[in-house]
Amino acid sequence: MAFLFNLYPQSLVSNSRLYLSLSFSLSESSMAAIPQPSQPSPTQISKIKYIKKVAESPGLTSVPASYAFTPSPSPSDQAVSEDPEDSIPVIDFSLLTSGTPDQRSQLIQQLGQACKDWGFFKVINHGVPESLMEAMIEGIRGFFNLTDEEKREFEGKNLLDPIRCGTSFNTSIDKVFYWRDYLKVVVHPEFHFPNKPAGLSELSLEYCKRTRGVARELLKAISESLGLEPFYIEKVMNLDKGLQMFNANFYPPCPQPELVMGLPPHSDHGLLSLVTHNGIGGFQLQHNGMWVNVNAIPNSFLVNIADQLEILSNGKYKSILHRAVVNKKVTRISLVMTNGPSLDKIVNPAPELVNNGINQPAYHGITYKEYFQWQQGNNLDGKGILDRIRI
Ligand SMILES: O=C(O)CCC(=O)C(=O)O
Ligand SMILES: [Fe+2]
Repeated sequence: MAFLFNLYPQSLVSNSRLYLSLSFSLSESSMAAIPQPSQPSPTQISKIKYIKKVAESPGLTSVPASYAFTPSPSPSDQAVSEDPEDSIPVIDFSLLTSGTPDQRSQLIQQLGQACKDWGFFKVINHGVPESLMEAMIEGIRGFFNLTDEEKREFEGKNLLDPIRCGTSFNTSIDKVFYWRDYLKVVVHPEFHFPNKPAGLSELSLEYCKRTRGVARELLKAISESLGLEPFYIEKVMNLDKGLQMFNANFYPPCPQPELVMGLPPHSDHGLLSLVTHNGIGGFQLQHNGMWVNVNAIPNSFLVNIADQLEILSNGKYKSILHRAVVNKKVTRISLVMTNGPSLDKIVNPAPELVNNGINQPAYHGITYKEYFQWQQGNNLDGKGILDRIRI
């Protein structure tokens, strides 16, 4: 695996060649249209301050120009639903694992409906101890509280480096910076983690294992909800070698939150993302053309369908757009666990959902590795990357 991670950027070249030689029916013109990833150079990274540092500047009363979206993010982006979030589907995970067969099949139906209607649901009774979730949030707060010099040790240089810490999204190409710092770590198939602050890596190992278990169980149920056998996704996506990534976001208070973005609208690159946060609102998802504020029920996971599941389900389940907004008063921390196929997997629409004489494949096949590099190496821009492989 270390070998794999050291291959970039040569891997991009060889991978593209593999891509063409296997000719997953992507035309050259659509290939050419896909922007290639940009790697931040070490000098570019070190010129840009962590947002935590910017936010802590004494007497900061306005947003520095490099963070201000002018005019503020587009008006259509502003429509926030008045609807309470009560209508967001809630999935009782314990019924999947220890309910009666009737309860389980009812829940699978509910889950299928949630995936179709929202692409998003809250999961309760998931079995990950609340104390572990809270300790992870506090541990991550500790990580972002390390000195800049300590954090810079974990900056990473390439998109496939197992540990990457930084600010905004991709500072080599972001025209305006996002009001967030991040830590992104590959935790499966090999576990990596920063060795500071002391004890966090051990805690994280446990957290990653537990959340992976929840994700796999949900993916089993999602397979069934698509009319596939329970282990379909697990097998086809080679989840034993699946790429699980731990992403932590740190959004400090901002004097003019209406002028900045924490994270712009985007969908996630994997199959399924599990999100939790420190109880501070700021996560918004798109539903029926409006932004819906999502404040977690304590001790629950917010789960969203991500791009590889949209491809695999041939668009039956869509990845959802979501974004993060910031506030004036308190730091918001979120933990996002992305669960994806193995990096070498070519993800295609499931033939079982295509070859029924009615549907045509709606997406070109693509390796997850290539998809991941495109998504992480370009502007985070809605569903731009997925749109490129739509047929
Ligand atoms: O901060 C959040 O709640 C969302 C973060 C997110 O969408 C991501 O890291 O992909
Ligand atoms: Fe996301």
